[in-house]
Amino acid sequence: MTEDALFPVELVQPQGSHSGPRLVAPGAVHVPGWLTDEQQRWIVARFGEWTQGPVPLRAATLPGGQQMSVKTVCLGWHWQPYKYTREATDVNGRPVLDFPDWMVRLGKKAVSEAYAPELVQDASLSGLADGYAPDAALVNFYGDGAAMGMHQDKDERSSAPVVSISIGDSCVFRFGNTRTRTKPYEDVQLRSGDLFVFGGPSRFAYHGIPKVHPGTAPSDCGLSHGRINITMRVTGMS
Ligand SMILES: O=C(O)CCC(=O)C(=O)O
Ligand SMILES: [Fe+2]
Repeated sequence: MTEDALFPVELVQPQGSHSGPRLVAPGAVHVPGWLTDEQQRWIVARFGEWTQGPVPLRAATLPGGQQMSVKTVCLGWHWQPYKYTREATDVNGRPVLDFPDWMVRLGKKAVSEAYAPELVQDASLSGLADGYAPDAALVNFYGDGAAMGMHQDKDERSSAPVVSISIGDSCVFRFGNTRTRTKPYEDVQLRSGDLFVFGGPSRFAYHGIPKVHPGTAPSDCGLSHGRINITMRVTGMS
């Protein structure tokens, strides 16, 4: 038996531990381990600044009076159920922080890499990165027991892709279809550092977070407990 047969190349590379980008549905791409540990720690430090105000991290109140379990702070535009405003009129009336330039660059890089031609094989998607300029971010914090029900991101007046990055505890991201909040859907594990982009035919797909796994945040991500998720969007407003 030769050495090559004993130690085949496939076994040298860790199987599954660092899988590459995956097309979950047309226009929906999961890129595991997209952010470096250093980038994650840096973003967590920015999160600490954003929550200092002018608008605090808060759980939005839904029209029925129910409070969300996820807490949110926004950049660029303030999201409240179900609209975008420049001032946080449902919190303290203060203007939200500007959308940072580095996040515009990160969003563009995300779309360009998630929609690489060899992966999506759809020229209309691969072309979306050039002009991509997100102007709003919902920065969500999931503490113990927090979850998010199935919903569509449809308060934007643009069908540009949504870019989602995750830091801290891993979770189940339920990614469904554009017609109903029920099946068919796929449960995807989102871990610290992962990127998920949904646009094109998946832009208005229902999605949600049925479960966060407490205590699963890697020690070097900068967040000791809980989960941060940032979704960048193009509001189409001015
Ligand atoms: O936490 C996530 O990964 C998803 C968040 C989300 O869907 C939203 O903010 O609209
Ligand atoms: Fe969403």
